[in-house]
Amino acid sequence: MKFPHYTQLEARDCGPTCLKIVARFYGKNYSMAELKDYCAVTRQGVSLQDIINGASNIGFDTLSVKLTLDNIKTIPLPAILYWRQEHYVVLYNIKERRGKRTYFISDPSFGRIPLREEFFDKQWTNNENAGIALLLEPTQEFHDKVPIPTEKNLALSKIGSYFLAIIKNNRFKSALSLFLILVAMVGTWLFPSVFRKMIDNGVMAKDINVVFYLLAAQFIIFVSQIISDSISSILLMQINFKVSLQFLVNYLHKLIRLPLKIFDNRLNSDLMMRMDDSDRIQNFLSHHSIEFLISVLSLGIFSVLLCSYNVFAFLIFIVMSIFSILWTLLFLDKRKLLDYSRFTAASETKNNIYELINEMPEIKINNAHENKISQWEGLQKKLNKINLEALNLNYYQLIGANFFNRSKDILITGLCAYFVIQGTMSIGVMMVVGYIIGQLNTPINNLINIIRGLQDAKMSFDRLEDIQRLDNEDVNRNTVLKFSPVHSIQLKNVSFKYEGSFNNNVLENLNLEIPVGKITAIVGSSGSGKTTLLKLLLSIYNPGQGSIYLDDVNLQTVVPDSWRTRCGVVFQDGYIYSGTYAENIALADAKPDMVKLKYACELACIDEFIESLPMQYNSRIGRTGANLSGGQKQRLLIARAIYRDPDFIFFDEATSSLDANNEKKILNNLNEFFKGKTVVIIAHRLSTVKKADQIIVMEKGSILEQNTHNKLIAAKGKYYELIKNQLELGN
Ligand SMILES: Nc1ncnc2c1ncn2[C@@H]1O[C@H](COP(=O)(O)OP(=O)(O)OP(=O)(O)O)[C@@H](O)[C@H]1O
Repeated sequence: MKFPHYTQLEARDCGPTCLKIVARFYGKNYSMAELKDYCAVTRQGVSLQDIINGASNIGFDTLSVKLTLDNIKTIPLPAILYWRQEHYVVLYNIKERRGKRTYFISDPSFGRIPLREEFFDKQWTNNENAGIALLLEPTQEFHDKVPIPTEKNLALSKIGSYFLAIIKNNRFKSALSLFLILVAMVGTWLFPSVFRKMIDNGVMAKDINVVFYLLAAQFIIFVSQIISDSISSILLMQINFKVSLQFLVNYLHKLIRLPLKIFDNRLNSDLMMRMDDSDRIQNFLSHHSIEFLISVLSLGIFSVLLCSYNVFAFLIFIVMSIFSILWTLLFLDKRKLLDYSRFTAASETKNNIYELINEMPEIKINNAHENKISQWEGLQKKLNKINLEALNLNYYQLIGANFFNRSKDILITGLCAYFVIQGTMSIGVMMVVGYIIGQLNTPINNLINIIRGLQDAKMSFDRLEDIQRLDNEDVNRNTVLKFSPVHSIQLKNVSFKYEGSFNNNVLENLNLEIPVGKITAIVGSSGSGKTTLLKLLLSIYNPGQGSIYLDDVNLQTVVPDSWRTRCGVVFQDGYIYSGTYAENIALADAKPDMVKLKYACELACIDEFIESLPMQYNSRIGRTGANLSGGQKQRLLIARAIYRDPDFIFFDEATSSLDANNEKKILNNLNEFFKGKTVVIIAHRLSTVKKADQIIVMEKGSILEQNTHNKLIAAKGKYYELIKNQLELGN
């Protein structure tokens, strides 16, 4: 049995893919989604500990060891190796011949490869004298555990059902295009017999009238073909655009419904590249599906015609075409690997260039341009190398297919010439056979392209399925909160850690009541978990242990949108879009309510600035707010939160960039606005927190103190320490 191999879908998937390979070797077919879940893949990829956790979850006993090259032959295989200190591969065999060892590895980013000892040593030990290996032994639990079923060929069957759905939703246009295509095809099919008659009954019989009538018939066929072809192309293009849009809209809807932790753990470019995948699938469906139909029909009809003119010519045609198709199939595995590598490399390159352009000021002030450009150059070279390999592969594929095609043409022409010389075939038939062979080349080439297109579409579909399979953030959440009043917010034994085995708990066993209708301030040193706590309160993350309750409803059961719609939030790194001021403040409204908008801007003290602009609220903000000062951005974000008029307000360092005057003015305005609302404010500045009804002091994820400003000052604890140097203490 060939050792199993799977290719990683994304740059950071090598660890779970190795696990998939080893599990498959022992007879279990786990989906990547399930394994990625078990390994908790993050943006940084997976650590060895994550793979160990994933392996234990599916029932392997594991042992990670540091070995010299001499010792590696003694370990049980397959084992996972830490490769070049940045990647994971599976070692599945070692063979020794004439004193030389060959190591067989299955590399998720490359395929199965045999490696000579020197090369293996360099890659594995990275020029040290030992490398790291993870040994895996299946336990009874592994044999008993049933993977979440992955349907075989799910992608293909789904591509098929998508195709049927497209036809169903565009019944009239599809039927009309099909009819017109058939009309054009009938013309092509009639052509050989008209042509033969013209040669044999017209030219050979020296009857110009017959030639004239048959030429006129050919002209009519030709014109009707052009008309049908053009109309069907326009119709198909219309269907194509519609489907393309639908595909992308569906994908964006899915992305928006995913939990935010998915975005923490994936490169943005990985997610954006999947839009190209979407394009590839719909292109395949709308172009190749019709092409397939036409090709099969043409192949069938021209084959019958060819057979009726000459069986030998038909046999040569069939044999050579089979060779040509087999030749194409030979390259499919390599194509697949190249496509995956291209996706990964292109995603990294895109991400790099996006950061380069987006973070230009940072690069300039740090004089980092040489380094950043050479980083990009390295990635682009890697991508070019893959693209070149793909081009070469296509070239070899094409040369082979052309070789069989041309040989077929020569053989059949020779055969026909022989029959004509023998007097068993007329010149007319010989020319018609030549014409039919020419016509048959097109469907054969089309079928070869379709095989390749199908492979591309399937790979793209797998990548999209990788996203579609993820649970939405509202899965298993049924409580809709929209209008029911909330009387208390309580945290009970809440602990939380970010995904990845190298991360420790950021929040540790928090017990806290956030009084409704009052102001709670959270202070604490940097990194103590304040923002994380806010994100848990907003249901952006779920507690790892313990729960947050809105009255007696567990927040984890609440449909997130129904909770967030009642919350106004200003984050430290709130985002300004490049639209107008009005669009930025009334983010969720297609038509902003100008009265509410002006009121929000007044409270946030940004009204004067906006009204001084030539287009006032309809003035455009430059790229992501780059032309605004830090304080203006914050005031805009505050206005956005006020515009929503929420019951619950969460501010994370929302006024940290404002000057003392502006801050005082805004805080006064906000005090009015806050009345009756539940407010949670994270701030370092005393001026922002001292009027709060309760102040929570956090340190290393725990609550150290909790009381009012005066009582905390009197207690002379951590709060006192934190603010002791602030000028206001004297006030
Ligand atoms: N997405 C993430 N993945 C992993 N770790 C994270 C993530 N976000 C934050 N952390 C870590 O969690 C810890 C708490 O971060 P948090 O932003 O909650 O602190 P904070 O108290 O708000 O700090 P500051 O006052 O500096 O804003 C930090 O050690 C940080 O490195």
